Amino acid sequence: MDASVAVFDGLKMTGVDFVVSVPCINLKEIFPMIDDDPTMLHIPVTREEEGVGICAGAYMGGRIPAMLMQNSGLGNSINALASLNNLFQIPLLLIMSHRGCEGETICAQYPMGQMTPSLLDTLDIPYIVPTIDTVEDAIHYAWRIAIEKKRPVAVLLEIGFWEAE
Ligand SMILES: O=C(O)C(=O)CS(=O)(=O)O
Repeated sequence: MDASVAVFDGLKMTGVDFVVSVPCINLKEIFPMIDDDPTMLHIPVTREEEGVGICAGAYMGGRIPAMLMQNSGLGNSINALASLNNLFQIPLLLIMSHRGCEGETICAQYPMGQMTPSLLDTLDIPYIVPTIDTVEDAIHYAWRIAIEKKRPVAVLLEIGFWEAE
């Protein structure tokens, strides 16, 4: 199974019909799949906090939103996640490419990569680290938890996730 297809299948299985994205090299093959799917509206954005706001509005409008992003953008979106989603109890599915973890070759990715799990803990955002075999169920489960807890939940796709295919 191709890792990008597995992530896309997880979004489909979950009923995601609204995707906001900020590019990451590891997510790049998923974007055309979303663009080609008539049931999904894809809105590329330039900053993650912008995506957080757009997804919140989409959720309130009855959509099932996901934001595809790199973990470096978690830093950009902390205020929006805390002051919008956490404060007003708005669920959000974060599909997060985790750079700067084991296998990283770009040194600029290390600082955010190392602190990503603790930043998510500080934000009280639960996260799941799936393998290619578990990612479809993980995405589905993450959205269920997001709805139950009324908050963002992240699916962290580590570098090894993409190398396993
Ligand atoms: O291409 C990406 O997803 C980047 O973040 C740039 S680099 O860190 O991979 O050079």
